[in-house]
Amino acid sequence: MDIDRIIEKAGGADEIAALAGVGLEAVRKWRQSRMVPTKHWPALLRVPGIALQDLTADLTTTETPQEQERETDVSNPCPPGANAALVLADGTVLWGRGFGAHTEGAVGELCFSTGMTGYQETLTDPSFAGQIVTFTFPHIGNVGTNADDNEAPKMAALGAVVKEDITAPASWRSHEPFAAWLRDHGRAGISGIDTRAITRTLRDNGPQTAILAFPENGRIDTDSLLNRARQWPGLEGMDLAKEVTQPKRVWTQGVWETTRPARTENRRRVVAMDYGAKDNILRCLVTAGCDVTVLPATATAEEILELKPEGVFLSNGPGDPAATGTYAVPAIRTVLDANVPVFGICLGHQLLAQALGGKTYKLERGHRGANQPVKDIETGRVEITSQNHGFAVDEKSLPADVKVTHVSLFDGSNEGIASTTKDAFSVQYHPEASPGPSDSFYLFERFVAVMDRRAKAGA
Ligand SMILES: NC(=O)CC[C@H](N)C(=O)O
Repeated sequence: MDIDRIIEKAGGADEIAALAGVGLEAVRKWRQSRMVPTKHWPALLRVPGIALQDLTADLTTTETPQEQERETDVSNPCPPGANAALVLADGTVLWGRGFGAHTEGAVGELCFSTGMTGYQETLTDPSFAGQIVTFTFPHIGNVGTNADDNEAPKMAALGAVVKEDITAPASWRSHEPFAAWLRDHGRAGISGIDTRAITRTLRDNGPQTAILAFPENGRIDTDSLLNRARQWPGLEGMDLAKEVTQPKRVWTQGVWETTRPARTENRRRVVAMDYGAKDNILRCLVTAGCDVTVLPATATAEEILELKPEGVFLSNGPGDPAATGTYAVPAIRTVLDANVPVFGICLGHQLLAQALGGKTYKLERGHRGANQPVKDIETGRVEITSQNHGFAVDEKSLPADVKVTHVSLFDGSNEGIASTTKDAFSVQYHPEASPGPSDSFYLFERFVAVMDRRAKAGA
């Protein structure tokens, strides 16, 4: 919308300044330069009728001759100081500074994570395949990266959107600066972005496709980027577990914390289904007392049962659980019919819900961060959890023999289920943390306790 029209509609510049709580000067400047300093965006976005694109409108309207020259080059409207852009499918163009690997345009679902730490774990969590991550915490990259904090060998997330420019690593654990690490993983980041404004847009309007461009030649054609973003089909219906799953392997490493030694007695034989498993889940299973064989997402029930597991674990993973369910659910059903205990996390929770007869749906607002409160319905205890999901289990679809065990205190959506007839339970959140608190480690112990009980009964 034209800025003058917005101001007119709101009843004048004074009105907008008062509503937003910013100085009249800021609104006047906006009118003159057609560009609002990013620090005023959050306030102005609270004013009814003002959208993100209004604040970035006419960024190419410039005054210096050099800038006027740029203006005539329609294929490269990069404003001064910018060499990368994030283009949202709604037409918003956000200019910034690129870092990491060059990309002509990485396209995927734009999401935001509120975690204040753990950017390396977040970006290597395979569940972020198909997504560009905006970090709401402004200082990202400032403790560098190291060889231990990757959650998978490859980085699945498509890119990182951050507010402040990346500073030199300030941590004795750092092996490599964030930007170099990102480049090694073939991914780009963009800084100088008002991540709070993006967060508001995603919060208010739901998930959105975006494209992150940091081209080597510095030329950015926003129209063609917008076209590409608009053509991307979205995560719904997309099976991405197959893309990130790893071949069969035996996992033996436990958690880092020396305060939590691994159980050495009566270890339990567990098959972990890898739909995009985070390494720290496997570590938690080992520490809790499991000998873990990891099988790829497409493993059949026969391949699983051949290993004579005392329990089967269903991992987290990217994409639409309904799409992955087409091949994963039949295998899980056979495992359940064979009376083997099952424990699932995140995508694993969504797949277990389907195998037990339930359905999943896409959330209006995904949950991503390390401080999400969840209530255990039986005990009334509240856990602060780590989360990363954009789909959820539809509680109304659950059959009578499946009970709801956990609920989100943010939006009331489902966070956990258990079968009342089988030893099968799962949670939507991430008890392995990484990043996040470890309030929910007890779930790994609960899984082992089920197998202990079975072993005792059978002995
Ligand atoms: N972390 C996960 O396992 C995510 C599950 C699923 N891809 C979702 O977005 O809901």
